[in-house]
Amino acid sequence: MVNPMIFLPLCEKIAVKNTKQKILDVTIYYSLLFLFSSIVLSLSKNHGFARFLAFLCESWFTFIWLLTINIHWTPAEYKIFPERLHEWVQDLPPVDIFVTTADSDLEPPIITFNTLLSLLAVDYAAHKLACYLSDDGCSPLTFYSLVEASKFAKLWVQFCKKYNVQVRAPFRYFLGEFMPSDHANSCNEEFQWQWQKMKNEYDQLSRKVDDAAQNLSHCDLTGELAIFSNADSRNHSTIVKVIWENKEDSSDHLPHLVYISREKRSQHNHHYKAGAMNVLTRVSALMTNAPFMLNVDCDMFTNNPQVVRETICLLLGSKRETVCGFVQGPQLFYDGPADQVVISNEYMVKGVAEIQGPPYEGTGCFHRRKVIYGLGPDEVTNLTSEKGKLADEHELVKEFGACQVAASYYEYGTNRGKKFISYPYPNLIHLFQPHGIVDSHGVYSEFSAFLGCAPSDGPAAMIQQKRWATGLLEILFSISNPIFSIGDLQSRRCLAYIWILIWGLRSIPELCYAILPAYCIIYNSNFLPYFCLNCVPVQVEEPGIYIPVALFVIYNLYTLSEYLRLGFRIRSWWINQSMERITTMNAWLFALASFIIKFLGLSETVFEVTQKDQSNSDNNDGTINPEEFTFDKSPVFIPGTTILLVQLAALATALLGLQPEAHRGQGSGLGEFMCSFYLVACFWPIVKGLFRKGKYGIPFSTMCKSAVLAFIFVHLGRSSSNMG
Ligand SMILES: O=c1ccn([C@@H]2O[C@H](COP(=O)(O)OP(=O)(O)O[C@H]3O[C@H](CO)[C@@H](O)[C@H](O)[C@H]3O)[C@@H](O)[C@H]2O)c(=O)[nH]1
Ligand SMILES: [Mn+2]
Repeated sequence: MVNPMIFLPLCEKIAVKNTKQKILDVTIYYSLLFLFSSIVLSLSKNHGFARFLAFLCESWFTFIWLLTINIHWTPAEYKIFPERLHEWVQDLPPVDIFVTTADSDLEPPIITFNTLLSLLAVDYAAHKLACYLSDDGCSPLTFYSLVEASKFAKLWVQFCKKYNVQVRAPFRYFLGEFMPSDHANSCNEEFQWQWQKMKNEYDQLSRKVDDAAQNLSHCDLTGELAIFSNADSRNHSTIVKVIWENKEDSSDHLPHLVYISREKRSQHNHHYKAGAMNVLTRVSALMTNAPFMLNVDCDMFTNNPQVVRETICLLLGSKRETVCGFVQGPQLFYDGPADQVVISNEYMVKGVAEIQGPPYEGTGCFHRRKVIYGLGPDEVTNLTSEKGKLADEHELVKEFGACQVAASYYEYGTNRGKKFISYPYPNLIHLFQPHGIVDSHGVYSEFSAFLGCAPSDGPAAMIQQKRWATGLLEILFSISNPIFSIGDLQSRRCLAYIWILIWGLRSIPELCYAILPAYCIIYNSNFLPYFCLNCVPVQVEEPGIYIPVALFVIYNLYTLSEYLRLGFRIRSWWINQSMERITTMNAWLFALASFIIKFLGLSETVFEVTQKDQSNSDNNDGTINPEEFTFDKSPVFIPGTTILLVQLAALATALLGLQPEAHRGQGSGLGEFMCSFYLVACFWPIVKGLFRKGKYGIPFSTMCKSAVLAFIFVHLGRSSSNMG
């Protein structure tokens, strides 16, 4: 590499101005402080339990808001200059690409090979790339599909490069939106002919794979597939097959393509995706050993053919080149709501740029290999001389064959995962900051675009959110908690991590706060500063009421105005508000429960793979639309349904005049009613679920369980009030 001083930089970080946002952030923060201090003052006036609980919750919300401000505070963005790349490096650096799949039923091979096709076709010297597919499902269908797809890939890659196709995952390219008539080359007759030819080839490939999916399970596995004949996906030896080797070392051919199904034995924990990533790291070290690695989930095709070139700019060309350990692309979803993309970009991506970058998110991430080996990005690459530090990692991989390094016993008796020389275990999610790379700062890249398949229904979305939040809690209560890295990590970055890690914990205060208005109405007490609703005010209004009202108004107007500023509609803002409440009180609560169960040693947490649907038509989009929110029998919907029933019971109690006599004349006021109404509005998808049938309706069993819980709650409230 050349001296960065001589050439113009490959990328630049530019601060983004955000004065207005800062003012609003601080206003909200002070309103929160006022709110809970006004409650502290009123505590002495004997408002009792409800106000005390409200005080605890509000302190927690203030803390969360502080963490949020920390992320918002100093946004920055990157500009890259890929056109300068040739000045920096004569030869582009090699990159090993890892794709993971785990189950050919939940993750149809069509999706997996589309991801691979999009990666094989990126605009980068093909002989510098190697694609590795890890198949934890040990599925002959996945293998067969990959072999077939590699034949198609030869035509596809040529076609994409020749006509500069933008979306290089064929299943997306051949959707209606990319008809040849829309294409820049549309007048070109040869292009039209080629387009039709490619489409026919692709249809044929899809048909072949569909047929195989029907037949493979019934027929004997012969030829290349024989190796799968007795393989049980949970108990089998390693399979490593080089599907295509770029022997000529030529940029015109396809990159290397390798299939790996690592050994699985029932007595050895395979550590899900983290385990797969470690095997991929070792096998690739033996075969191609590229200094950079990209990992992508099977459902995350790239929609940017320049992705590798552009990311290399970020890895090589920042002023802090020596400390950039990885570049994380934001996780986006095709057919997903566009607002989520822009909002995440606006806050998370820009927000963390000034505070040592993002955490590793488990997909769409480029790493320096040595960072995974536990070396700092600026440490010398002479790995073999790093004996003590590396537990001889590199020596070992050289000595063993690829099959040995993919064996299930390979890591036994080592510190891997504990010592962070690899992807750490136990790990349901992969957000991490290994001690080995403490000072390796990452860069969030808007340029690395990988689009995944969003969970297409309510239950799948809840399972995914639950897994994420459980995994985050596992990190929070483990030695990989970034708090232990304070000193190496900037304190602001640690705070940003904490904001993410405590997702699961947020369910409890939010749940309590949601119960409070209903409790107060049923019990005829109050948790907000008093505002009299009845015609006969027993007591003077407390001026304090204006604080929560102002807070509510400012917060909502602020978030809404951000949506409008970024070009979204009020509706999309409201959908997000509503989904946030539903996710926190349902999925995150279950995440907390499953973490506690694991913590007590009662059961292990498992990685529940998300079902991927191939959305092939425009109307079947993967978006979670709360209007059409779907449910299943899973207990994850019980908390939400219970809270809703409790609110409805509370409102009914008030409207029917069944509230008990208020304690010292201080009953529930307008504040409590508004809160209860607001919650019902947020839970509108569940309200609709109560009256609908089939997958759009809440199952009868869930309703019964929730009704029992709600009844117990209401009854307890009433009887305690009667006693009072
Ligand atoms: O035993 C396993 C289980 C899963 N996977 C792979 O892990 C990836 C992610 O699984 P998925 O079910 O798609 O989870 P998502 O919730 O969609 O994934 C998000 O959340 C995960 C953490 O929970 C991250 O690892 C992913 O990168 C991130 O996209 C997929 O490629 C799977 O094939 C394996 O390789 N082996
Ligand atoms: Mn996924």
